[in-house]
Amino acid sequence: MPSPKARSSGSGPCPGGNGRYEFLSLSRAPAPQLLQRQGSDPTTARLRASESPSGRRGSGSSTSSTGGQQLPEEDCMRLNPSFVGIALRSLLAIDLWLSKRLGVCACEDSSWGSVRPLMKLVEISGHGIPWLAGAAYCLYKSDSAAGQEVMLNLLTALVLDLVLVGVMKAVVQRRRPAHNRMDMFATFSVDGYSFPSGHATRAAMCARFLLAHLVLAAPLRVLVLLWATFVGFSRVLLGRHHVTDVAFGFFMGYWQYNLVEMLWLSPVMLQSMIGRLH
Ligand SMILES: CC(C)=CCC/C(C)=C/CC/C(C)=C/COP(=O)(O)O
Repeated sequence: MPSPKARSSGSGPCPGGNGRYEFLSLSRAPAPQLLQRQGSDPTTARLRASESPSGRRGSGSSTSSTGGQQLPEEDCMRLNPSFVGIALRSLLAIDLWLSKRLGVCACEDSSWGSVRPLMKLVEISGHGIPWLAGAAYCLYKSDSAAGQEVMLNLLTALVLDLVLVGVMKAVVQRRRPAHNRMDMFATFSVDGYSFPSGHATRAAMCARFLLAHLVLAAPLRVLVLLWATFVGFSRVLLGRHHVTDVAFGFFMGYWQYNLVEMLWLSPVMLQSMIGRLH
C-alpha cells in the first residue's frame, strides 16, 4: 500500500502546514487511463458535461438532469459508488490528519515527547508477552479447578487474539503512520503493519474477560476500563497507529471475547482432552 505521502503527492488547493498533502487525494487529477475510460463512456461523458459550466447552462433543474432531460435510473445508480468512494476517502483523510495531530509523543522532541517513557510503560502493560506470561504463571500457581479453568481460557484467548490480529494485519497490510518510530519491544513481522491495533484488541478482550470472570470491587472495574481505553489511546499518542486502527481494534477485541465465550473450554472438555492424551 503506498504511503499517504506518495499517494497524494501532486497539487491541491489545501493551504497550510505539514498536513497539507493528506487531503490532496480528494481533489487530485484522475489518472490518464481513467480519463480515457471516462471519455469512451457515454454516461460519464454526459455527467461531465452536466458538471461543466457550459453543460449546466440551459439546465434549470437538479444536478441529475442534462439539458432539462432526466437521467435514466441506471445512470443514477452509477453515482452511488463514487459517493461511497468520496465518503471513504474523506474518512481516510480525516483519520490521517487526526492521527498525525494526536501523535504528540511520537518521538522525544514531539510536543509531548517528555511523557513518551510513560506511554511506553502503558504500551508494555498491553503487550502480548506480559499477558501470556502472567496467565501461564497464574495457571501454574492456581490450586482451584475454577481458577485453572479461567486461566487456561485466558491463555487460549490471548493466543487466539495473536493469530486473528496477525491474519488481519497480513491481509490488510496498512502501513504504520509515517511519524512512527519502529522501536517497539518484541514484535512479529506482521507488526510492521498497522491495522488493526493488536494492543487495542487485547485490551478490549482482556478487559471484558477480567470484568466477566474476576470478582472485582467497583473502583477496580473502573480501573480496568480506564486501562483498556488508555492503552488504545496511547497507541495514537505514540504515533504507532491511526485512529481507525485503534477504533477497529477495540471493536474486534470486543467481538473476540464473544468468540472466547462460545469456544469456552469447560472442565469436562478439559478432562476428556487430558484423558485422550493418556
Ligand atoms: C510466546 C510468544 C511467541 C509471544 C509473542 C508475543 C508477541 C511478540 C506479541 C506481539 C505483541 C505486539 C507487539 C503487538 C503489536 O501491537 P500493535 O498495537 O502495535 O498492533
